[in-house]
Amino acid sequence: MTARIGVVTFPGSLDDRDTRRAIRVAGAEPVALWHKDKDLKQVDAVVLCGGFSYGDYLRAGAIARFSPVMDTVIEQARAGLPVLGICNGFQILTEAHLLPGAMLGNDHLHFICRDQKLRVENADTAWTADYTAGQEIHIPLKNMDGRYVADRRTLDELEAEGRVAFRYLDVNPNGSLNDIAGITNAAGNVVGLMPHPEHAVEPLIGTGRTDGLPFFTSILKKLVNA
Ligand SMILES: NC(=O)CC[C@H](N)C(=O)O
Repeated sequence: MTARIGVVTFPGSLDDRDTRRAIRVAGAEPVALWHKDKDLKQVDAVVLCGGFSYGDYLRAGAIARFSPVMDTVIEQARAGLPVLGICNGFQILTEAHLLPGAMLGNDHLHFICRDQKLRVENADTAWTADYTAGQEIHIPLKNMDGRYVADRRTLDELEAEGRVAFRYLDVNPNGSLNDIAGITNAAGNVVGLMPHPEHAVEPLIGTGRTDGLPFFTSILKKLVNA
């Protein structure tokens, strides 16, 4: 039996199809979840994908965080359910307080779309075990509100506990503090990042690289071996 990984679609989600495909390419079974679902259909993990949920009104992720599906996601994530938030999904995870800090507008005030170099800082989470710490990868980045901020104490805590999972390399594309591209919770089951691994899982499309695939193979191995 393979792992079943849910992908939540909110009104305004963009990357739900690509995320479901990435899950399938890795060998797991994607399960479509709707923002009004309270029941997670017994999935083994959940991905909150990229896009403009609720049009990014108020603040990116601020309305999605109150969707019916998020009540269950928050409750189960706190109990250990693996949850990955990509871009808008990362924004939703900070708004839901499953991850600390907040996402603000890019410091240059423009939408950015580029292939971004990152360093994997933490390969001990549910979603990063197939990388090695220190590995450099390229995956696409595309957002308006990608500037990660947190108060000094939170930043010091994240750094001290090795909870910065990914850091921007070469350029900091949005003014994120400490060049932070992604973080994990203390337990390592909840991970969020701004760049998009689901767009880099097949050599024939996108960057031509498959640097994003280990997210999905990491979680599959963890669930199948559990
Ligand atoms: N690619 C995305 O998920 C976009 C995220 C978000 N709505 C932003 O522009 O910041």
